[in-house]
Amino acid sequence: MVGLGGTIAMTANASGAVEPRLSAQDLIDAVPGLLGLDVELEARTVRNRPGASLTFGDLHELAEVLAEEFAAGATGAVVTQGTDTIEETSYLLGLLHAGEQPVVVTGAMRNPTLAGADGPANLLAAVTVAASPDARGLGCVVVFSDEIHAAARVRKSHTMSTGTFVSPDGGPLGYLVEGRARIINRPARGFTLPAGSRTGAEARVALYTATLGDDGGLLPSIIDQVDGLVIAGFGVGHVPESWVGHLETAARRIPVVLTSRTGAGSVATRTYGFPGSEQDLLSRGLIPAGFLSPYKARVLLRLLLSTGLGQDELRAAFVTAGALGIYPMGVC
Ligand SMILES: NC(=O)C[C@H](N)C(=O)O
Repeated sequence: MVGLGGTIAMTANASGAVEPRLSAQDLIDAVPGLLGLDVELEARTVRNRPGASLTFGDLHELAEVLAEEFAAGATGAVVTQGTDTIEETSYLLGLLHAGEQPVVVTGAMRNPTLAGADGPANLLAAVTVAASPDARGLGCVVVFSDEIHAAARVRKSHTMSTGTFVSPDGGPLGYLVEGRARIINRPARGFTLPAGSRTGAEARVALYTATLGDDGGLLPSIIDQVDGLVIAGFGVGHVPESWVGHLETAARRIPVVLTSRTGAGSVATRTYGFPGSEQDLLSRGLIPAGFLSPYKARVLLRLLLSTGLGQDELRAAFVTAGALGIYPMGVC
């Protein structure tokens, strides 16, 4: 069980400011129910930060820690962290872990000093799932409010609700029922980084969202500074007509990935043909992200660029990843 910080580990300091202060062992000690599980738990505090301040470097280091633990015989892992970035970090951890052992990410919306703090129940549920034989082969999952979500689908949907994590495309994989993990939906394993891939190079990837009346004037300066670009378009992947030339020019030099800002559904339908429509943009070289959210598409693009993959491999990776493991490849 690895702690990275977040609200689940936050208490007030001497001046009253709430910040991450508890170690991974403190979190375990606060859940007597863990003693009742037939699980040998080892605690490691790798970072103690708010979710917003985690970096790709932190997550790559964590992935190495997990790989070492799995090589040493761990049968599952739990990561506790800030909920703000769980939809991105869990996805990255899943892309980096092709093994059978479940990696379970959890956190809390109410810190341990508040009435009805949800951290202890989430931690107990996360350990239960990580130790469950039924969770083997699921890759990385997010366990929150007794729901089990695939990292590729899960989104943070509410600023405060303890039920903030949802899977709008495909629903949860399962639930905690009377202390046991019940998997009701077992998708095909999504994209994972091929074994032996090197992820050394730094890549800068921007995410730019379409908004009403934006003439695209900022795009050229952004495009100049990045190795890859993710566009969160309107609806099924539309942008204003004035953006089309900028995006076409960009797609000749760098990968430009098309996603939707709506929060659910796929971009790669072939319904519309007007300038700036999804069909128009794809014909000009943009790469469809299928059902991947803009945030997850950015994580994937950054990772693929850091491995030095070519355009064709990169497109193929988005086809597999964008299907979320549940839709036949090529449909989305
Ligand atoms: N609920 C949370 O964990 C939010 C928190 N501020 C974070 O570290 O992301």
